[in-house]
Amino acid sequence: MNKKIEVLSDKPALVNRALELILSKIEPAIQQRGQFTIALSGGSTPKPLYEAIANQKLPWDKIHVFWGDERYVSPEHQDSNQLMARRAWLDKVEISESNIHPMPTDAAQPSQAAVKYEEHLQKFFQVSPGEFPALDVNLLGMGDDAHTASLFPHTEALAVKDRLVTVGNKDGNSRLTFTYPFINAARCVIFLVAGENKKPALAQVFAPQADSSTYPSRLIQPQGELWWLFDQAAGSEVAHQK
Ligand SMILES: O=C(O)[C@H](O)[C@@H](O)[C@H](O)[C@H](O)COP(=O)(O)O
Repeated sequence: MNKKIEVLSDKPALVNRALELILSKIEPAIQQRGQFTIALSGGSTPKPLYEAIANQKLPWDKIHVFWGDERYVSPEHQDSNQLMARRAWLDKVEISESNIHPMPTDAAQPSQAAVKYEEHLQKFFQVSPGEFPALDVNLLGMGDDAHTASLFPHTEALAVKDRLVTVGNKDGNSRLTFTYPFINAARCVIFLVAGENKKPALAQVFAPQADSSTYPSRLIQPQGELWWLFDQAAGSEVAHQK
């Protein structure tokens, strides 16, 4: 694992650095594999990043967008990660619907939707069950409880290691989420973390010893690149804990 930590002065600088990093991955991916694949995170931090990506002139026909987690609500619901990304980015660019791969939230049971998305991923990446395809970029945020994607502390999702997608749970509300082994298969994982309120969780995530079930972001140890991008408010102390 190649871990890099950068503390940017403020949130706009954090967004610009994340944009720069993502853009740097697009052309090489297309040259080597004919496409660029990215999984998005939800929450509030990445919204300005998605708005910035929408302003870029990119080969949209070669770019495929997935989600690393989703609230189990309709795509029109205000909490939908898909809705946020469409409004901030995807509705503003000439990208085909066939390049947009939202997590389905229309099955009677979230577990059925998890299987459906996993099968979609397996077909897209042409892998068999048990294989973990590599996304070019997996974007992640981190909650102030050290969750990432929808891998929340002390939940069953943390124990799922043989699937690509599983059911997360936040305060009794179902979510769909990539499993941590699938996230770790990515060529490049980028955490975007901003705000003073994330400091206590970050201290535990970067501590030499701490419980991963309590601080799930500790589980993210990809074979490829791991980037932690912070604003000053979140990351001022972490930089010394490398
Ligand atoms: O669906 C979600 O909410 C996200 O995927 C979640 O994991 C998010 O990244 C963190 O909760 C951080 O959220 P903020 O960026 O809003 O702090």
